[in-house]
Amino acid sequence: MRHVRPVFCLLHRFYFQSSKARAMSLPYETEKQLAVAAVRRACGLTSSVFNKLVKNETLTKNDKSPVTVGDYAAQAVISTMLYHAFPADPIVGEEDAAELREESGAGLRDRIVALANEALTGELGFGDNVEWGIGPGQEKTTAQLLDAIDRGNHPGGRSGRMWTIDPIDGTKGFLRGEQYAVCLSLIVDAQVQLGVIGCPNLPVDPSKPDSARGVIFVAVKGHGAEQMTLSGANPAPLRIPIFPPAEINFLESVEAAHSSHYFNARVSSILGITHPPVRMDSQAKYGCLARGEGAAYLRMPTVVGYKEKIWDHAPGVVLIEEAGGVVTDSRGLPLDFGLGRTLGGNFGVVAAGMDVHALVLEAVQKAQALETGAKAKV
Ligand SMILES: Nc1ncnc2c1ncn2[C@@H]1O[C@H](COP(=O)(O)O)[C@@H](OP(=O)(O)O)[C@H]1O
Ligand SMILES: [Mg+2]
Ligand SMILES: [Mg+2]
Ligand SMILES: [Mg+2]
Repeated sequence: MRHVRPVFCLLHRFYFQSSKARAMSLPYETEKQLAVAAVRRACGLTSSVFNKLVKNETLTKNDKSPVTVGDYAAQAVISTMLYHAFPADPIVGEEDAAELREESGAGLRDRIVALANEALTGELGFGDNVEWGIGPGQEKTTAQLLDAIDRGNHPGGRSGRMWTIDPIDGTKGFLRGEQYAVCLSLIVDAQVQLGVIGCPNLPVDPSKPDSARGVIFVAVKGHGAEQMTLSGANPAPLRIPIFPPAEINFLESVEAAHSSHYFNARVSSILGITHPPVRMDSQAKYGCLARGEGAAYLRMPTVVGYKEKIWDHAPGVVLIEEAGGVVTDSRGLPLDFGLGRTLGGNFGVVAAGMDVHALVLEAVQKAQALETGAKAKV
Protein backbone atom coordinates (compact mmCIF):
# COMPACT_ATOMS: atom_id res chain seq x y z
CA MET A 1 0.00 0.00 0.00
CA ARG A 2 2.94 2.33 0.77
CA HIS A 3 3.74 2.53 -2.95
CA VAL A 4 0.26 3.43 -4.07
CA ARG A 5 0.39 7.16 -3.39
CA PRO A 6 3.65 7.95 -5.30
CA VAL A 7 2.46 5.92 -8.29
CA PHE A 8 -0.85 7.74 -8.17
CA CYS A 9 0.92 11.10 -8.04
CA LEU A 10 3.07 10.19 -11.03
CA LEU A 11 -0.01 9.12 -12.94
CA HIS A 12 -1.71 12.38 -12.06
CA ARG A 13 1.28 14.40 -13.12
CA PHE A 14 1.37 12.54 -16.42
CA TYR A 15 -2.39 12.92 -16.86
CA PHE A 16 -2.33 16.65 -16.20
CA GLN A 17 0.72 17.32 -18.30
CA SER A 18 -1.03 15.62 -21.18
CA SER A 19 -4.28 17.39 -20.32
CA LYS A 20 -2.41 20.70 -20.44
CA ALA A 21 -1.27 19.77 -23.95
CA ARG A 22 -4.85 18.91 -24.91
CA ALA A 23 -6.08 22.17 -23.38
CA MET A 24 -4.30 23.94 -26.21
CA SER A 25 -6.56 22.23 -28.74
CA LEU A 26 -9.88 22.07 -26.89
CA PRO A 27 -11.27 25.23 -25.31
CA TYR A 28 -11.89 25.14 -21.55
CA GLU A 29 -10.53 21.60 -21.21
CA THR A 30 -8.92 22.26 -17.80
CA GLU A 31 -12.04 24.11 -16.62
CA LYS A 32 -14.17 21.17 -17.76
CA GLN A 33 -12.08 18.62 -15.88
CA LEU A 34 -12.09 20.78 -12.78
CA ALA A 35 -15.84 21.43 -12.98
CA VAL A 36 -16.67 17.73 -13.40
CA ALA A 37 -14.37 16.82 -10.51
CA ALA A 38 -15.90 19.50 -8.27
CA VAL A 39 -19.49 18.51 -9.12
CA ARG A 40 -18.64 14.84 -8.58
CA ARG A 41 -17.24 15.52 -5.07
CA ALA A 42 -20.22 17.73 -4.22
CA CYS A 43 -22.63 15.00 -5.44
CA GLY A 44 -20.92 12.46 -3.18
CA LEU A 45 -21.31 14.86 -0.29
CA THR A 46 -25.00 15.62 -0.89
CA SER A 47 -25.91 11.94 -1.41
CA SER A 48 -24.25 10.95 1.84
CA VAL A 49 -25.73 13.90 3.74
CA PHE A 50 -29.27 13.02 2.69
CA ASN A 51 -29.25 9.78 4.62
CA LYS A 52 -28.00 11.47 7.78
CA LEU A 53 -29.89 14.77 7.59
CA VAL A 54 -31.68 15.69 10.79
CA LYS A 55 -34.36 18.30 11.31
CA ASN A 56 -32.29 21.17 12.68
CA GLU A 57 -29.85 20.92 9.75
CA THR A 58 -32.24 22.78 7.46
CA LEU A 59 -32.71 26.56 7.73
CA THR A 60 -35.36 28.75 6.15
CA LYS A 61 -33.94 31.70 4.22
CA ASN A 62 -35.45 35.20 4.14
CA ASP A 63 -37.36 34.32 0.95
CA LYS A 64 -38.83 31.31 2.85
CA SER A 65 -36.86 28.80 0.76
CA PRO A 66 -34.97 25.99 2.51
CA VAL A 67 -31.20 25.61 2.75
CA THR A 68 -29.47 22.59 4.29
CA VAL A 69 -26.00 21.80 5.60
CA GLY A 70 -25.61 20.00 2.26
CA ASP A 71 -26.12 23.23 0.28
CA TYR A 72 -23.51 25.12 2.33
CA ALA A 73 -20.95 22.32 2.39
CA ALA A 74 -21.29 21.62 -1.34
CA GLN A 75 -20.78 25.31 -2.16
CA ALA A 76 -17.71 25.33 0.15
CA VAL A 77 -16.22 22.32 -1.70
CA ILE A 78 -16.81 23.63 -5.22
CA SER A 79 -15.66 27.15 -4.39
CA THR A 80 -12.49 25.84 -2.69
CA MET A 81 -11.57 23.81 -5.76
CA LEU A 82 -12.25 26.74 -8.12
CA TYR A 83 -10.10 29.01 -5.95
CA HIS A 84 -7.14 26.62 -6.02
CA ALA A 85 -7.30 26.30 -9.80
CA PHE A 86 -8.34 29.84 -10.81
CA PRO A 87 -7.84 32.16 -7.82
CA ALA A 88 -8.72 35.28 -9.79
CA ASP A 89 -12.07 34.01 -11.12
CA PRO A 90 -15.13 35.56 -9.46
CA ILE A 91 -18.02 33.31 -8.37
CA VAL A 92 -21.75 33.93 -8.38
CA GLY A 93 -22.96 31.38 -5.83
CA GLU A 94 -26.42 30.95 -4.39
CA GLU A 95 -25.46 30.64 -0.73
CA ASP A 96 -23.60 32.89 1.72
CA ALA A 97 -22.18 32.20 5.16
CA ALA A 98 -23.75 35.10 7.08
CA GLU A 99 -25.93 32.87 9.31
CA LEU A 100 -23.06 30.45 9.88
CA ARG A 101 -20.82 33.23 11.18
CA GLU A 102 -23.30 34.08 13.95
CA GLU A 103 -22.96 32.58 17.43
CA SER A 104 -26.22 30.65 16.92
CA GLY A 105 -24.76 29.04 13.79
CA ALA A 106 -21.93 27.24 15.62
CA GLY A 107 -23.53 23.77 15.50
CA LEU A 108 -24.33 23.98 11.80
CA ARG A 109 -20.93 25.49 11.08
CA ASP A 110 -19.07 22.58 12.67
CA ARG A 111 -21.17 20.07 10.78
CA ILE A 112 -20.58 21.89 7.46
CA VAL A 113 -16.83 22.08 8.07
CA ALA A 114 -16.74 18.34 8.81
CA LEU A 115 -18.78 17.50 5.70
CA ALA A 116 -16.77 19.77 3.40
CA ASN A 117 -13.44 18.44 4.70
CA GLU A 118 -14.63 14.85 4.33
CA ALA A 119 -15.43 15.56 0.67
CA LEU A 120 -12.26 17.57 -0.03
CA THR A 121 -9.89 15.03 1.53
CA GLY A 122 -11.33 11.97 -0.21
CA GLU A 123 -8.82 9.92 -2.23
CA LEU A 124 -7.87 11.29 -5.65
CA GLY A 125 -9.71 9.61 -8.49
CA PHE A 126 -9.32 9.63 -12.26
CA GLY A 127 -9.22 13.22 -13.52
CA ASP A 128 -8.56 14.72 -10.06
CA ASN A 129 -5.61 17.06 -9.53
CA VAL A 130 -3.92 17.52 -6.16
CA GLU A 131 -3.38 21.19 -7.09
CA TRP A 132 -7.13 21.78 -6.75
CA GLY A 133 -6.83 21.55 -2.96
CA ILE A 134 -8.21 18.02 -2.77
CA GLY A 135 -6.94 14.66 -1.56
CA PRO A 136 -5.80 13.19 1.75
CA GLY A 137 -4.33 15.72 4.18
CA GLN A 138 -5.89 18.78 2.49
CA GLU A 139 -8.22 19.76 5.37
CA LYS A 140 -9.27 23.40 5.41
CA THR A 141 -9.92 25.56 8.46
CA THR A 142 -13.37 26.83 9.41
CA ALA A 143 -12.34 30.34 8.33
CA GLN A 144 -11.16 29.08 4.94
CA LEU A 145 -14.41 27.22 4.31
CA LEU A 146 -16.66 30.10 5.38
CA ASP A 147 -14.62 32.39 3.13
CA ALA A 148 -15.02 29.86 0.31
CA ILE A 149 -18.81 30.00 0.70
CA ASP A 150 -18.72 33.80 0.76
CA ARG A 151 -16.59 34.00 -2.38
CA GLY A 152 -19.88 33.31 -4.16
CA ASN A 153 -20.93 36.90 -3.52
CA HIS A 154 -19.88 38.32 -6.91
CA PRO A 155 -22.56 40.61 -8.35
CA GLY A 156 -22.23 39.21 -11.89
CA GLY A 157 -22.12 41.47 -14.92
CA ARG A 158 -21.53 41.76 -18.63
CA SER A 159 -17.77 41.35 -18.92
CA GLY A 160 -15.08 38.90 -17.91
CA ARG A 161 -15.00 35.36 -16.61
CA MET A 162 -17.22 34.19 -13.77
CA TRP A 163 -18.49 30.91 -12.39
CA THR A 164 -22.00 30.21 -11.14
CA ILE A 165 -22.62 27.65 -8.39
CA ASP A 166 -25.98 26.24 -7.35
CA PRO A 167 -24.74 23.70 -4.81
CA ILE A 168 -28.13 22.01 -4.53
CA ASP A 169 -30.65 23.08 -7.14
CA GLY A 170 -34.11 21.82 -6.23
CA THR A 171 -33.47 21.78 -2.48
CA LYS A 172 -37.16 20.91 -2.00
CA GLY A 173 -36.72 17.85 -4.23
CA PHE A 174 -33.54 16.95 -2.32
CA LEU A 175 -35.45 17.06 0.97
CA ARG A 176 -38.22 14.86 -0.51
CA GLY A 177 -35.61 12.33 -1.70
CA GLU A 178 -36.51 13.12 -5.32
CA GLN A 179 -34.57 14.90 -8.07
CA TYR A 180 -32.03 17.64 -7.37
CA ALA A 181 -28.87 18.80 -9.12
CA VAL A 182 -25.43 20.16 -8.30
CA CYS A 183 -24.90 22.88 -10.90
CA LEU A 184 -21.80 24.73 -12.06
CA SER A 185 -21.17 26.94 -15.07
CA LEU A 186 -18.49 29.17 -16.52
CA ILE A 187 -19.71 32.40 -18.10
CA VAL A 188 -17.40 34.60 -20.21
CA ASP A 189 -18.60 38.02 -21.33
CA ALA A 190 -22.20 37.02 -20.53
CA GLN A 191 -22.06 33.87 -22.68
CA VAL A 192 -22.22 30.47 -20.97
CA GLN A 193 -19.16 28.53 -22.12
CA LEU A 194 -19.32 25.47 -19.89
CA GLY A 195 -22.09 23.80 -17.94
CA VAL A 196 -21.99 20.82 -15.59
CA ILE A 197 -25.12 19.39 -13.94
CA GLY A 198 -24.75 16.48 -11.51
CA CYS A 199 -27.94 14.54 -10.76
CA PRO A 200 -27.28 11.88 -8.10
CA ASN A 201 -30.87 10.54 -8.13
CA LEU A 202 -31.43 10.40 -11.89
CA PRO A 203 -31.43 6.97 -13.61
CA VAL A 204 -28.48 6.60 -15.98
CA ASP A 205 -30.70 4.88 -18.56
CA PRO A 206 -33.98 6.76 -19.06
CA SER A 207 -35.60 3.65 -20.54
CA LYS A 208 -34.93 1.78 -17.28
CA PRO A 209 -36.20 3.94 -14.39
CA ASP A 210 -35.08 1.31 -11.87
CA SER A 211 -31.53 1.13 -13.26
CA ALA A 212 -28.42 2.60 -11.61
CA ARG A 213 -28.72 6.24 -10.58
CA GLY A 214 -26.31 9.14 -10.80
CA VAL A 215 -25.65 11.16 -13.96
CA ILE A 216 -23.43 14.10 -14.87
CA PHE A 217 -24.39 16.26 -17.85
CA VAL A 218 -21.56 18.29 -19.40
CA ALA A 219 -21.55 20.80 -22.25
CA VAL A 220 -18.87 23.07 -23.70
CA LYS A 221 -20.00 25.80 -26.09
CA GLY A 222 -19.26 24.76 -29.65
CA HIS A 223 -18.11 21.29 -28.58
CA GLY A 224 -21.28 19.35 -27.81
CA ALA A 225 -23.15 17.93 -24.87
CA GLU A 226 -22.73 14.57 -23.17
CA GLN A 227 -23.86 12.58 -20.20
CA MET A 228 -21.83 10.13 -18.13
CA THR A 229 -22.23 8.29 -14.87
CA LEU A 230 -21.16 10.01 -11.67
CA SER A 231 -17.93 8.02 -11.78
CA GLY A 232 -17.26 9.22 -15.35
CA ALA A 233 -18.16 5.92 -17.03
CA ASN A 234 -20.17 5.46 -20.25
CA PRO A 235 -19.83 8.97 -21.73
CA ALA A 236 -22.51 9.41 -24.40
CA PRO A 237 -23.14 12.40 -26.65
CA LEU A 238 -26.58 14.02 -26.36
CA ARG A 239 -28.79 15.14 -29.21
CA ILE A 240 -32.40 16.21 -28.67
CA PRO A 241 -34.62 13.88 -30.72
CA ILE A 242 -37.29 15.12 -33.12
CA PHE A 243 -40.76 15.06 -31.55
CA PRO A 244 -43.78 14.90 -33.89
CA PRO A 245 -46.42 17.41 -32.63
CA ALA A 246 -48.66 14.58 -31.37
CA GLU A 247 -45.84 13.32 -29.12
CA ILE A 248 -45.03 16.64 -27.43
CA ASN A 249 -45.05 16.72 -23.62
CA PHE A 250 -43.80 19.26 -21.09
CA LEU A 251 -41.20 19.04 -18.37
CA GLU A 252 -42.17 21.31 -15.49
CA SER A 253 -41.36 22.04 -11.83
CA VAL A 254 -42.93 19.93 -9.11
CA GLU A 255 -43.45 23.13 -7.13
CA ALA A 256 -46.44 25.06 -8.43
CA ALA A 257 -45.01 28.15 -6.68
CA HIS A 258 -41.91 28.07 -8.93
CA SER A 259 -43.60 27.71 -12.30
CA SER A 260 -47.23 28.12 -13.32
CA HIS A 261 -48.79 24.70 -13.86
CA TYR A 262 -51.99 26.47 -14.83
CA PHE A 263 -50.30 28.42 -17.65
CA ASN A 264 -48.62 25.27 -18.96
CA ALA A 265 -52.01 23.53 -19.03
CA ARG A 266 -53.38 26.40 -21.16
CA VAL A 267 -50.46 26.11 -23.59
CA SER A 268 -51.01 22.33 -23.72
CA SER A 269 -54.65 22.81 -24.63
CA ILE A 270 -53.75 25.34 -27.37
CA LEU A 271 -51.32 22.79 -28.84
CA GLY A 272 -53.71 19.86 -28.34
CA ILE A 273 -51.16 18.08 -26.14
CA THR A 274 -52.59 14.92 -24.65
CA HIS A 275 -49.53 13.61 -22.79
CA PRO A 276 -49.39 14.62 -19.12
CA PRO A 277 -46.46 16.82 -18.03
CA VAL A 278 -43.38 15.24 -16.46
CA ARG A 279 -42.91 17.00 -13.11
CA MET A 280 -39.38 17.10 -11.78
CA ASP A 281 -37.35 19.37 -9.51
CA SER A 282 -34.14 21.17 -10.49
CA GLN A 283 -32.06 21.49 -13.65
CA ALA A 284 -32.39 17.73 -14.04
CA LYS A 285 -35.22 18.96 -16.34
CA TYR A 286 -32.67 20.42 -18.74
CA GLY A 287 -30.75 17.13 -18.67
CA CYS A 288 -33.91 15.14 -19.35
CA LEU A 289 -34.83 17.50 -22.20
CA ALA A 290 -31.37 17.03 -23.70
CA ARG A 291 -31.80 13.26 -23.70
CA GLY A 292 -35.40 13.25 -24.98
CA GLU A 293 -37.41 12.47 -21.85
CA GLY A 294 -39.62 15.45 -22.52
CA ALA A 295 -40.15 17.69 -25.55
CA ALA A 296 -40.13 21.12 -23.91
CA TYR A 297 -39.32 22.76 -20.57
CA LEU A 298 -41.67 25.65 -19.85
CA ARG A 299 -41.29 27.86 -16.77
CA MET A 300 -43.59 30.83 -16.45
CA PRO A 301 -43.57 33.04 -13.36
CA THR A 302 -46.20 32.64 -10.67
CA VAL A 303 -45.60 35.90 -8.84
CA VAL A 304 -45.20 39.40 -10.24
CA GLY A 305 -41.62 40.59 -10.11
CA TYR A 306 -39.83 37.25 -9.53
CA LYS A 307 -36.48 37.33 -11.30
CA GLU A 308 -34.96 33.97 -12.24
CA LYS A 309 -31.46 33.44 -10.85
CA ILE A 310 -28.57 32.97 -13.30
CA TRP A 311 -27.32 29.84 -11.44
CA ASP A 312 -30.74 28.19 -11.99
CA HIS A 313 -30.32 28.29 -15.79
CA ALA A 314 -26.74 28.92 -16.98
CA PRO A 315 -25.57 25.26 -17.14
CA GLY A 316 -28.94 24.17 -18.57
CA VAL A 317 -28.82 26.71 -21.39
CA VAL A 318 -25.44 25.60 -22.76
CA LEU A 319 -26.48 21.95 -22.37
CA ILE A 320 -29.64 22.44 -24.45
CA GLU A 321 -27.92 24.57 -27.10
CA GLU A 322 -25.14 22.01 -27.48
CA ALA A 323 -27.70 19.20 -27.72
CA GLY A 324 -29.24 21.04 -30.70
CA GLY A 325 -32.01 22.91 -28.91
CA VAL A 326 -33.03 26.50 -28.23
CA VAL A 327 -33.63 28.38 -24.97
CA THR A 328 -35.40 31.74 -24.89
CA ASP A 329 -37.79 33.62 -22.66
CA SER A 330 -41.51 33.88 -23.42
CA ARG A 331 -40.88 36.75 -25.86
CA GLY A 332 -38.36 34.74 -27.82
CA LEU A 333 -35.37 36.65 -26.42
CA PRO A 334 -32.18 34.84 -25.45
CA LEU A 335 -31.58 34.62 -21.69
CA ASP A 336 -29.31 37.53 -20.75
CA PHE A 337 -26.64 36.43 -18.28
CA GLY A 338 -24.97 39.85 -18.26
CA LEU A 339 -27.38 41.73 -16.00
CA GLY A 340 -26.07 40.59 -12.63
CA ARG A 341 -27.19 37.74 -10.38
CA THR A 342 -30.62 37.51 -12.01
CA LEU A 343 -32.12 37.20 -15.46
CA GLY A 344 -33.80 40.55 -14.82
CA GLY A 345 -34.36 41.27 -18.52
CA ASN A 346 -36.25 38.04 -19.25
CA PHE A 347 -39.78 36.82 -18.59
CA GLY A 348 -40.23 33.06 -18.28
CA VAL A 349 -38.15 30.32 -19.90
CA VAL A 350 -38.96 28.18 -22.95
CA ALA A 351 -36.49 25.40 -23.83
CA ALA A 352 -36.93 22.75 -26.52
CA GLY A 353 -35.57 21.24 -29.71
CA MET A 354 -35.65 23.69 -32.64
CA ASP A 355 -39.03 22.72 -34.19
CA VAL A 356 -40.85 22.18 -30.91
CA HIS A 357 -39.49 25.47 -29.58
CA ALA A 358 -41.09 27.43 -32.43
CA LEU A 359 -44.47 25.71 -31.89
CA VAL A 360 -44.40 26.13 -28.10
CA LEU A 361 -43.27 29.76 -28.24
CA GLU A 362 -46.15 30.61 -30.57
CA ALA A 363 -48.62 28.88 -28.25
CA VAL A 364 -47.12 30.60 -25.18
CA GLN A 365 -47.62 33.98 -26.83
CA LYS A 366 -51.21 33.05 -27.79
CA ALA A 367 -51.92 32.01 -24.19
CA GLN A 368 -50.41 35.28 -22.92
CA ALA A 369 -52.53 37.30 -25.36
CA LEU A 370 -55.67 35.42 -24.24
CA GLU A 371 -54.79 36.09 -20.59
CA THR A 372 -54.21 39.80 -21.26
CA GLY A 373 -57.47 39.99 -23.22
CA ALA A 374 -59.39 38.26 -20.43
CA LYS A 375 -57.91 40.65 -17.83
CA ALA A 376 -58.79 43.68 -19.99
CA LYS A 377 -62.45 42.56 -20.11
CA VAL A 378 -62.74 42.27 -16.30
N1 LIG B 1 -41.24 32.02 -6.73
C1 LIG B 1 -40.33 31.40 -7.47
N2 LIG B 1 -40.45 31.38 -8.82
C2 LIG B 1 -39.54 30.73 -9.59
N3 LIG B 1 -38.46 30.08 -9.09
C3 LIG B 1 -38.29 30.09 -7.77
C4 LIG B 1 -39.21 30.73 -6.89
N4 LIG B 1 -38.77 30.53 -5.63
C5 LIG B 1 -37.63 29.81 -5.72
N5 LIG B 1 -37.34 29.55 -7.01
C6 LIG B 1 -36.20 28.84 -7.58
O1 LIG B 1 -36.63 27.58 -8.04
C7 LIG B 1 -35.50 26.73 -7.95
C8 LIG B 1 -35.93 25.29 -8.05
O2 LIG B 1 -36.52 25.10 -9.29
P1 LIG B 1 -37.43 23.84 -9.62
O3 LIG B 1 -38.81 24.17 -9.16
O4 LIG B 1 -37.30 23.77 -11.10
O5 LIG B 1 -36.85 22.71 -8.90
C9 LIG B 1 -34.90 27.10 -6.63
O6 LIG B 1 -33.56 26.71 -6.64
P2 LIG B 1 -32.92 26.13 -5.28
O7 LIG B 1 -33.63 24.87 -4.97
O8 LIG B 1 -31.51 25.97 -5.70
O9 LIG B 1 -33.12 27.19 -4.26
C10 LIG B 1 -35.09 28.61 -6.56
O10 LIG B 1 -33.97 29.34 -6.99
MG1 LIG C 1 -32.15 27.73 -2.72
MG1 LIG D 1 -31.53 26.58 -7.77
MG1 LIG E 1 -29.79 25.82 -4.61
